Amino acid sequence: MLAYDAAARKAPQESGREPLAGQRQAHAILHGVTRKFKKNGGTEVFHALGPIDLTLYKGEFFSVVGPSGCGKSTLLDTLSGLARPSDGTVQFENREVKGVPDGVGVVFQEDASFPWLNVRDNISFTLRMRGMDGAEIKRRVDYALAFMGLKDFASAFPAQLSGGMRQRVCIARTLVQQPRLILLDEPFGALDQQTRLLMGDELLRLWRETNATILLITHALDEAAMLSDRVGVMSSRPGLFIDIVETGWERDRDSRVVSTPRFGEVNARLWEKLRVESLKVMGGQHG
Ligand SMILES: Nc1ncnc2c1ncn2[C@@H]1O[C@H](COP(=O)(O)OP(=O)(O)OP(=O)(O)O)[C@@H](O)[C@H]1O
Repeated sequence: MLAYDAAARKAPQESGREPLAGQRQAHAILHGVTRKFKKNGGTEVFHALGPIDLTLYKGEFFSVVGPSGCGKSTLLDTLSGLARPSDGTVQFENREVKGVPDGVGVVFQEDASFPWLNVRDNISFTLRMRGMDGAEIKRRVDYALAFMGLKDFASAFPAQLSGGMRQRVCIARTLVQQPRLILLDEPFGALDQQTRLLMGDELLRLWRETNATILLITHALDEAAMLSDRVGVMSSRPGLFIDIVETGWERDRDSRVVSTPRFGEVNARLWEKLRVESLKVMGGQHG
């Protein structure tokens, strides 16, 4: 039996009721969400994001692309509950988000492993902090180690691992929390192209196995086009969604979709929109 417990992933209000085939069920909803910052602590307001209206559907893989500085990370912080919106509301499983909710896991770009802990202790860290029963921690960590191909590295320290392996540790640390919504901010940004493609396949496997909803922020259009059910393209700041592209991939896909004509079409459409927005940002820098 898999250690990733299907029952634990269900939202309480959904227990015993599966959505009808083909019917999309809202999992997280952003309604009129903006983020505004005070500039240099003064009175001038810096409008970073929105207003954003977006529904993430249960079990989908949604990616966000957009020009540098358009507010992608700000969007993720707001959706995860790490930060509150300036206006609007965020809902997860029909409840307003007012802090990181149980059931939401975040993976960041930077290598967030603890250098002084070995791989097993890195992965179990959050569960131990929560005071979870030791046997349950062991069960979950053993599963995550096997799932992420880290079994032989349980006693290794992060400095002894490659960048890709360290990022697997960070994903495993999120996985053991059995999140129903996984938010990833440029998780493969620091990796070379081949490793990125293979990590993309790992992420697809994790997505299928866990049935989690995934929101991925990425700079790489090909990564978004290959992995996602839908890709949201954001405008230059303040970031808004200017296009949402449905890829039409089967659930059982992998990185080999990159050699299909459809992949080329999706990529071209994303670039058409993103090019215009990126030029605006570059123009702003030069003007
Ligand atoms: N806490 C903050 N205080 C002030 N400004 C902020 C804060 N957080 C983000 N910003 C600003 O909001 C804008 C959006 O930042 P954000 O990091 O969300 O963009 P991004 O799209 O993720 O950028 P990149 O693609 O370069 O990673 C930026 O101009 C940033 O400087």
